[in-house]
Amino acid sequence: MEGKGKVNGVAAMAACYQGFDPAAYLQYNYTPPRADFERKDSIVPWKLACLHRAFTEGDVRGELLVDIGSGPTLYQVLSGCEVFNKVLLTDFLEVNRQELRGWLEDEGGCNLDWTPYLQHVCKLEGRRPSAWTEKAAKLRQVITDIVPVDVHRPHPLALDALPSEGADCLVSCFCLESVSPDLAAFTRALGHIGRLLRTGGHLLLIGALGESYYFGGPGVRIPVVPLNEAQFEGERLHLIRLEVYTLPQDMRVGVDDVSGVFFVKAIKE
Ligand SMILES: C[S@@+](CC[C@H](N)C(=O)[O-])C[C@H]1O[C@@H](n2cnc3c(N)ncnc32)[C@H](O)[C@@H]1O
Ligand SMILES: O=[N+]([O-])c1ccc2c(c1)CN[C@@H](CO)C2
Repeated sequence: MEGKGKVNGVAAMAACYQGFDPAAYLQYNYTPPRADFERKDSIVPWKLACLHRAFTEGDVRGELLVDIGSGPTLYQVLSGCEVFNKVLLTDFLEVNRQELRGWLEDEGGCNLDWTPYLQHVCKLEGRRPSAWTEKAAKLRQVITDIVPVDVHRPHPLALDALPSEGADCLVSCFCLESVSPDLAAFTRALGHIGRLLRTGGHLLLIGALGESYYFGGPGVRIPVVPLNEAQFEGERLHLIRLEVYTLPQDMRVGVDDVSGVFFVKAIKE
């Protein structure tokens, strides 16, 4: 039986997200200075480098990559789309699934130009930046669907969303700690998504360290579970690598109180 506090906590988080504004969120976090491809110490290039290394160092392989809590962003699968021939994007909110569909259908109308991201990842791959159009086509080709997800459910996805053995790789960025009312719910949610992964599959997590809130839109203040680097033991999840980025002062732009970003690569034993 769910404790009363837990049910209210999860319901309260869902209520917070009703005001989430994809355009504002993209503006806050995915434009300079946090996404400045000319700056070595900008956050987004650091995240893209972590993901590029993780997907290309030879141990990550298979058919299906699932991104948990995609939001309105695509950066998290720009390297993975070259390794997997099926990519499933997921989010809790229809407004975010709609934002992603807007890009997928390539009819304009999405709130961020992903070209600099595509060009940057091509550069990481040793390709000419003009190959970004090929990468965009590749990504549009491998995205199989954009579906609802709720990490607080024991089965976060629809039962027919995955093959019976589970996904070969999961990526999830700034989701679990940003949607959970407390650390216990965070740990439960980590267990729920871990069960979506096949044995021997890899989990790539990016998230906020020391963050207690962020703005998901003008006046939309969303509480966050403040994490430190030691909180990633998940059932049957074996940590391969943890990397930490500490925000320089000018990356603190008033949209949250995040102090660091973690990257975790783990394997499900
Ligand atoms: C901080 S955003 C992260 C978006 C994106 N992954 C990124 O890296 O910027 C958190 C996302 O979690 C989604 N979300 C909210 N409640 C959720 C839940 N219960 N289960 C899964 N995702 C949820 C929100 O809709 C939002 O897109
Ligand atoms: O700097 N960034 O690239 C970046 C991207 C997304 C997010 C943050 C920072 C910090 N807040 C989280 C929500 O908890 C969302």
